[in-house]
Amino acid sequence: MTERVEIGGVAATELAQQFGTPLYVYDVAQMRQQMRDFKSEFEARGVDYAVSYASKAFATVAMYEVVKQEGIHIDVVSGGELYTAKQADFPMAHVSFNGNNKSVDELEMALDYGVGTIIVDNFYELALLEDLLAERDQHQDILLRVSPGISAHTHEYISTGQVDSKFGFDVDSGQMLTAVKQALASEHLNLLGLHAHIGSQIFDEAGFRGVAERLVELAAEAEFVPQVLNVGGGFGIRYTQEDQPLPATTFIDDIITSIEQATQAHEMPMPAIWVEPGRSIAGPAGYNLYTVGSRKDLPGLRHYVAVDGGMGDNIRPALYQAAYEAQLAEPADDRPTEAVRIVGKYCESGDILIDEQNLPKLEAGDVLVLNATGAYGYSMASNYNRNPRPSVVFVEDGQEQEVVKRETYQDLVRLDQHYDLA
Ligand SMILES: Cc1ncc(COP(=O)(O)O)c(C=O)c1O
Ligand SMILES: N[C@@H](CCCC[NH3+])C(=O)O
Repeated sequence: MTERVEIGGVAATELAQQFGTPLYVYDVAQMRQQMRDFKSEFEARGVDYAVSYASKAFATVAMYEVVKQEGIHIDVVSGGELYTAKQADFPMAHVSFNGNNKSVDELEMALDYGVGTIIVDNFYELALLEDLLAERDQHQDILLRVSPGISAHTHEYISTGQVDSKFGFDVDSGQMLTAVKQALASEHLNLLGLHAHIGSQIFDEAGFRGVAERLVELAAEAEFVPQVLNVGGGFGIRYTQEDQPLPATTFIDDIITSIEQATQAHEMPMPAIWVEPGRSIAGPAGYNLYTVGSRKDLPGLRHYVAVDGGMGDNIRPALYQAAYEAQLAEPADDRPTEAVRIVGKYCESGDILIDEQNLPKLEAGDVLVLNATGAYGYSMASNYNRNPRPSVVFVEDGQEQEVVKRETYQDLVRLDQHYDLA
């Protein structure tokens, strides 16, 4: 017997009725729990730390408010994320700012807001930041992002730590050493330490151990005693039954042990360890709700079932061949099971949400729930085909609240202007 799907104590069908579909729903307690688990792992090991939620995974005012309540830090990668965090009155001292091409305006904004740490990616930014700080006679804590030469086993597009990457200072060519010297010599930059991020949706402990050890070695090579080593995020989550990730806290344990051992070997004091998890906090707690519409049956070949959303609200299958699993919101054990392809309503053949899954025979009007959609779904949504973006609902303790309203057709044309020059 399958059960009706409840999220945070509220039935998925009720949410679909109340707010319409497609709909993004988050189980807030689940996100809180993951944030607390990260913190307790560090606290149990008695090391200095910062857990900095990589908010690119899912950033809205309400999300920043929840993160603020849990007392963890955030990482932002744009003026837009920074502005949103400000609207949530997020403590700016607990914000770090990543990015490989921060604009002058974005850096000025970070300095105006008093962002705690800027994670400097390249020489252009190093010089620009130095100039801006000199003009203002201001000081700024920074980390230097290095490209550690570690390849993570994940999709090429979400792998970032390999040598041939656009992110961070290269090591082999001496760029990192030069950057460390330059930062240490600066009057306005306070170099706290090094940062690296090897990629996303990683299951393999070796990658995290590798990056942790490598950062200690690199600091030793640069003859620099870091106060902070930031090993990035990337902890893999379970999207389908085939995914068997270790709990993210196991990775944390490994990272701490690796840094302890490596610093001892180099006779270096233990630094604070910073991590930047995004997906592991927002991903498992998110659900996309859709209503089933049309179908196309190709005898002997395939059954296509279309829902009222698709690549506009979840681009990940089209972009990374990401796999998801769905469940029917209400039990339908009396129906026969069939293997179906779940597709969206967008004008693209690649608009596939699930390549193939066995589900009770779907009927128009059914509410279908896609699991583990909380990371990089809403945050990568688009208005392709001029479809309005769905609303976002938070559910906690049996209560629901819409925290982002559904876009309307009026919203779609809000910034459009009539062409007057003709
Ligand atoms: C610098 C940096 N930090 C943290 C993250 C978060 O990664 P994830 O969401 O996989 O934890 C990313 C994204 O891959 C990133 O580029
Ligand atoms: N957007 C990617 C991961 C983030 C990469 C950011 N460095 C995904 O959906 O998996």
